[in-house]
Amino acid sequence: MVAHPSLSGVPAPVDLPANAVELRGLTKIYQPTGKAGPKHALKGIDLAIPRGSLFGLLGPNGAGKSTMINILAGLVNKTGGTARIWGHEVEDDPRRARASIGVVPQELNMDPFFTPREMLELQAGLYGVPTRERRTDELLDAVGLADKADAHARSLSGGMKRRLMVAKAMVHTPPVLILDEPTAGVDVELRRQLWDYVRTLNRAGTTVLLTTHYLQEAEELCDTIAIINHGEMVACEPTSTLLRRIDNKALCLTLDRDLTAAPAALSGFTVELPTPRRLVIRYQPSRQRADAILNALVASGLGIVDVSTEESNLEDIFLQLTGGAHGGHGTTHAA
Ligand SMILES: Nc1ncnc2c1ncn2[C@@H]1O[C@H](COP(=O)(O)OP(=O)(O)OP(=O)(O)O)[C@@H](O)[C@H]1O
Repeated sequence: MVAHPSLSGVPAPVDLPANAVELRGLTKIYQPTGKAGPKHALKGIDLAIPRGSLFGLLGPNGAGKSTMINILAGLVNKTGGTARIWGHEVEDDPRRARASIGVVPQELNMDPFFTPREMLELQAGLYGVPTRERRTDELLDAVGLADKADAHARSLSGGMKRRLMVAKAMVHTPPVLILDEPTAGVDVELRRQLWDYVRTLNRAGTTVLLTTHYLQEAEELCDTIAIINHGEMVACEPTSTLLRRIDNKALCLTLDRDLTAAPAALSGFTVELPTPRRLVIRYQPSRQRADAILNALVASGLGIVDVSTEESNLEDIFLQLTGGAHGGHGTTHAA
């Protein structure tokens, strides 16, 4: 297990930053290319990611997530504002800023002829980790690749490669780990394994920032979620607060007969009739009660054979906050 020494039960030195990542007025304008004009990818982002957090960054395609991560990783120059990692500004103190993060990129880029052990050793060398301080075997063990330590990378499955990328990002024991869409294309079982490891790292003190299109996972995994759209912050709240913000549920009914139109008794509600015997009624639980809907239907003479409800999830909130500009991945729920 990878523990950040100052956060694993040992009293923290007083000078540890309260925020692992802090952005103030972060702006990025890409210069015009060809016929395309300048692109305002980040429009003054303010964001504070508390030390120890497991933080989710969500946004539709082109929202500016990769730009933000690439600025933190030192791969893209910002146009304005400040970006601090572990208290170190990325352009004023790039060496310390880069030493403070590990980045797992979207793309799986690895030499197929290297073994996992060689890859981690090489990466540790690039970060100047002295041989005696390297944790190659510990890291391989932590990501479940101890038995593949000396196999060629080309013989690893996609999920194994992804886990190797996480180990590679951790060779210098950074206090902040950034995962850019780490589960894209990874099957459900391997995704679970990866998330388990990310949770373990987080419990041991590593602050984790991840971007994902799998909104249910962000809901399940992250304590705080920020949503960006068109380079602007749309929301940044504890996951539970964000979930409470949407006051929307659906009552799904199976009826005892076919209908051709929504019943007049439900004129005050948004009603769908996906099949002649199935009614979906959307309502706001804070203002309306399910029994009022059911009673109105029964009073109109309709028989109800079965009832279920659908809760709102992050997808709904996301669609609401970004005005439906979602990129189209992930799940869709009806509520
Ligand atoms: N090198 C570049 N030159 C010009 N425009 C760019 C460049 N990189 C990104 N952009 C533009 O900046 C905007 C933000 O892109 P970015 O890749 O940060 O979004 P994203 O949220 O990561 O999207 P995705 O989920 O698709 O990865 C987009 O409109 C994109 O086309």
